[in-house]
Amino acid sequence: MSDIAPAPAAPHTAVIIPAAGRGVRLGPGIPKALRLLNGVPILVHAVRAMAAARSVATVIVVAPPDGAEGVRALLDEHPLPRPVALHVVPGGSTRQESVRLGLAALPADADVVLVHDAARPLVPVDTTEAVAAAVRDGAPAVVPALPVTDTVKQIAAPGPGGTSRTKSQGGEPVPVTGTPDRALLRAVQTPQGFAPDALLDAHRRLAGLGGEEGATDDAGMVERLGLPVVLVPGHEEAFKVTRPLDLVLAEAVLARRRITDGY
Ligand SMILES: Nc1ccn([C@@H]2O[C@H](COP(=O)(O)OP(=O)(O)OP(=O)(O)O)[C@@H](O)[C@H]2O)c(=O)n1
Ligand SMILES: C[C@](O)(CO)[C@H](O)COP(=O)(O)O
Repeated sequence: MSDIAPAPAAPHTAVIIPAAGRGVRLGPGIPKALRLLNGVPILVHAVRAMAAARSVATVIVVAPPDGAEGVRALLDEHPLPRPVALHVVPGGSTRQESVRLGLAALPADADVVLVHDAARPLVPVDTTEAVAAAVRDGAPAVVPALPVTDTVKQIAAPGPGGTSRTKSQGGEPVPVTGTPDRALLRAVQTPQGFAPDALLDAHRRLAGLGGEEGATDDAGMVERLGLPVVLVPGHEEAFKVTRPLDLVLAEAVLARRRITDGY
């Protein structure tokens, strides 16, 4: 009998990039992931950011439901910094559904799965690698996060027919019900990282929950299974392109990178 231990499997990080949203808060136009930043679609920046991380071997892009072929053609036109297996699948009507559809294409040998918003095109590679490393070190769910810089007020839940609790832009004055201690709050970003079984289980068990019951991020779903979720430092440049001013900021970050990094 041989006493040579089998070689450990090579690390295989697979990334799901939900990119099927319309970008309503950005205003009218083509879907947000296809809007240009420095002449390149937001989605391409996001795929390149993920492919830059050394352990990433697979990237699964979740395209608008009727746009998978177009997205595939678009990605084929843009070189990546490293070779990765690139899959494009059609998405769904909510972010949660889109991630679930992306999970169906997850390779069986992935030991870490990251979920990264296409709408966060400028996340630095160090943030991605820190998230993947923390999962590999044993955490079932890892989230990059930053301290909150505004004071946050709590308001009453809107009644039936009220504005979505996550996407309200304000309007009528609303009564305040409390002021949580800011030191205990964190604003979370992506990529969020998971042990594959934890994320698959969460999406299997919580599929179909929407509205007030739906989670706005994947770690929130894993939390509901009672599994621990840990935070690692996020990065200012991992901000989400949500409103028009975010496009201005993203262009400025890219311009500064061109000056300091020469690309
Ligand atoms: N049905 C959906 C909705 C959202 N997303 C993706 O989830 C990420 C984060 O969502 P968000 O910034 O809210 O994007 P949108 O839903 O497009 O924005 P909005 O709410 O302004 O329409 C984005 O990359 C978006 O493409 C998705 O894949 N499928
Ligand atoms: C996942 C996320 O980006 C973490 O901050 C965020 O929750 C997405 O929320 P959105 O309402 O889809 O913008």
